[in-house]
Amino acid sequence: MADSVTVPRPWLLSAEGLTKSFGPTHALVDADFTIFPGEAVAIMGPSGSGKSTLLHALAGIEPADSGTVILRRTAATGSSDAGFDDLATLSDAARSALRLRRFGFVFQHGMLVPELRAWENVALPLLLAGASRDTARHRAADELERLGLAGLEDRRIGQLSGGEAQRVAIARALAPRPTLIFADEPTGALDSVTAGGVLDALLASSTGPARALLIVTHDEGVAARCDRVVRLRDGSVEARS
Ligand SMILES: Nc1ncnc2c1ncn2[C@@H]1O[C@H](COP(=O)(O)OP(=O)(O)OP(=O)(O)O)[C@@H](O)[C@H]1O
Repeated sequence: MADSVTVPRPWLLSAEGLTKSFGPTHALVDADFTIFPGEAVAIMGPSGSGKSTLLHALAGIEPADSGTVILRRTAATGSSDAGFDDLATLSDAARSALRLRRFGFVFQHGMLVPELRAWENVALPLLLAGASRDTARHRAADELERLGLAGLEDRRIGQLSGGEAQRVAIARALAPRPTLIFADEPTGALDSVTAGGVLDALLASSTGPARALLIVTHDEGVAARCDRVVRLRDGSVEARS
């Protein structure tokens, strides 16, 4: 009988040996991280343990001092060639372009533009990526409808509840059809009932065969809804579960 062969599961993003210091503070110390398509992974750890620094390094917002972050190209993102992008070796401009195309971001306080309407906030990354105003408007309306916000497209952000505004932020992150969503305390500013609904929407829309979600959270309840938890302590990965 032939030996069975285990085929390794292809990861979406893999980082090794990430180290980052701010003066005397070692924010990341030899941290490894891998995320697979379809996964939601929670990053947990005490305040100051390096969670946001890890998110910023993985997303290329503020690169690590050393270590590698490799992102697999996927057909779903329109890449014509299979292969990998090494974030550390890209120029700032190439890294920004990759972020716009492949990553979506949801932060605790939404970071929406208050003067703009809901649909305009969602359309922004599409316009930045070169979409026409009509295309961006239609895509934005579709995303807002998917997130249960049909009819609120023309409201300005100040005319929305906290939960609705956070759904707009999720719609904005998803509109460019990214492969990886980074969320930093996405429900941290919401009451528990609203937070539950927003988390449901985030989990349902951010994972799929070619898409994954990374959530930085202090909330064990949020982490329990994810597929895996990565715990940081003093900048190092402590344990995976
Ligand atoms: N830009 C910066 N300049 C100086 N020190 C920084 C900077 N960013 C982070 N740090 C330090 O690096 C360490 C890790 O910070 P980080 O924000 O990653 O932690 P965290 O786990 O996300 O914390 P919290 O849960 O409080 O948000 C902390 O000691 C922090 O003070």
